[in-house]
Amino acid sequence: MSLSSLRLAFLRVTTRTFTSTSRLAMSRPVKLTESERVEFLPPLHTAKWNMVPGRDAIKKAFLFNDFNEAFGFMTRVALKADKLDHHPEWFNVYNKVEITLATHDCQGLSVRDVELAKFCDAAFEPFQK
Ligand SMILES: C[C@H](O)[C@H](O)[C@H]1CNC2=NC(N)=NC(=O)C2=N1
Repeated sequence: MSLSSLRLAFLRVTTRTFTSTSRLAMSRPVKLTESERVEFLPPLHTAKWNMVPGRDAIKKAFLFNDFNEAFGFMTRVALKADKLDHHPEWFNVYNKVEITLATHDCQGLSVRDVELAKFCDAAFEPFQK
């Protein structure tokens, strides 16, 4: 298991264990290392998460049948974001949701963005025909 996968696994355990009890237990996020970028970003790019020009951030557009579906998806992502204490920048018009992910605490991409991006894709799965 690589160091970066370990960090991602550690993040999962710490968020699950401590989110509801103590924010102090959450380590301060750091920017992805070069090797983590090589490991984590290509699969996200394949899944249509693109780099935001001029920013260390990723962005993806999600399209739904109607507002009800879009808001259902947003609700799931919002609850996850609250648990992770990691929040998306997003924009919704009717059936379209645009999500930008970056970590403000380190002004760039961290493992939390990778985690939330994967969650968004999993939450979107049931809406895909
Ligand atoms: C105080 C609070 O834990 C921080 O401000 C959290 C909240 N949500 C966040 N969300 C994102 N996207 N980046 C952060 O750095 C961040 N920090």
